[in-house]
Amino acid sequence: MASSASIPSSSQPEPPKVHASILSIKDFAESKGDSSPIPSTYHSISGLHEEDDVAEELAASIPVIDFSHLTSHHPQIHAKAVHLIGKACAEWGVFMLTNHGIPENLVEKLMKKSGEFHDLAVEEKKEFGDKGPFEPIRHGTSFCPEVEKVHYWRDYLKATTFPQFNFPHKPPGFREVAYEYSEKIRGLARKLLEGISESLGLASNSIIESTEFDSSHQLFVVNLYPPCPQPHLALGMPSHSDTGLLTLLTQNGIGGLQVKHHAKWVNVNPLPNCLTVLLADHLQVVSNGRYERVLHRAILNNVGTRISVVLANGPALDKEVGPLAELLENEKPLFKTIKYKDYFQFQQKSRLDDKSGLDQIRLN
Ligand SMILES: O=C(O)CCC(=O)C(=O)O
Ligand SMILES: [Fe+2]
Repeated sequence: MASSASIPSSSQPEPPKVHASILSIKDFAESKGDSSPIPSTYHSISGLHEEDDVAEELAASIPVIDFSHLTSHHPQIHAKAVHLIGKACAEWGVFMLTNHGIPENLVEKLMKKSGEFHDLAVEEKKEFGDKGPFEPIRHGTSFCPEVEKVHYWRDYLKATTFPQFNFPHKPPGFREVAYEYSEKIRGLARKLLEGISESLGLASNSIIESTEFDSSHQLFVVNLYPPCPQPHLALGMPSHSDTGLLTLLTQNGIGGLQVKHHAKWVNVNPLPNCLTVLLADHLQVVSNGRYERVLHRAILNNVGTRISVVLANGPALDKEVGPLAELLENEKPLFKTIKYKDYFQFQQKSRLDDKSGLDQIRLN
């Protein structure tokens, strides 16, 4: 059994250069117009420079998993899907999910309502102003402006949608659509975790039980990235990984997500009506490093508003999570065990970068 850990409170000393007046980058961008230079506080430290090689040729190699094969009662079809999901997790940490059963018109409604939410006047969203990681509904801009050295060109809505469903009551109809979508995504995530457990040679319920997935934490994030007059100077979100187990993402047809693969950035160009699945930190933890979280970021454009709806499915907040006991019968733990709540809080209050909480719980 791995030892239990706590994450020391973050010590990130440099004073942030907060552009305090910006409560919504969407409103700011609209007020300034298409051609005015962006504030220097949005100039990304890493920028999009030479180390940020984009491997165009790899975009078409991102694995595709047919969900209907994973749920097939035909043993050979199921076994092949399990093999492919294991390969996708081991080689990429990201895959596109087709035939997932979420109706196209539900996703269309979700995108429409997501846009309407961000279109509400700042005054109308004030009640949701981000007051910390455990507030059930949070609206804000950038990632965590209080601790950042640079800010990010995005506005967000974050809501905890499981085990309790929390969501804004405006615009009308958004909450209902979000409820239906979040339930469906949880069902998909559960099935995917079963397949992933099997791909590790374990019982299908192994990850679900060890993370108490049936009372797990689900974070529903609606990102909006307005067109940016200088898209190469800023980022929508910098390189990071997500805290949970599996993140399922959909977008409004405008690209911007990139994943890091063998030190190169690869554009994610989703197939029609597919979901993008990203492996998050806790999948690396439970699999004891067999499957690694994927670093990803959101880049910007100067043409159209991008919306992404991102559902991060984690373990239960109160669950102490470490490498799966079955795996430790034959190998040493690579990570300490930590309560998911502590890990989540650490990430949400930190600067977003490649290091993440994993480095805090890694065992040598
Ligand atoms: O907008 C995207 O494509 C990425 C968003 C993301 O990584 C996140 O919300 O954690
Ligand atoms: Fe992310």
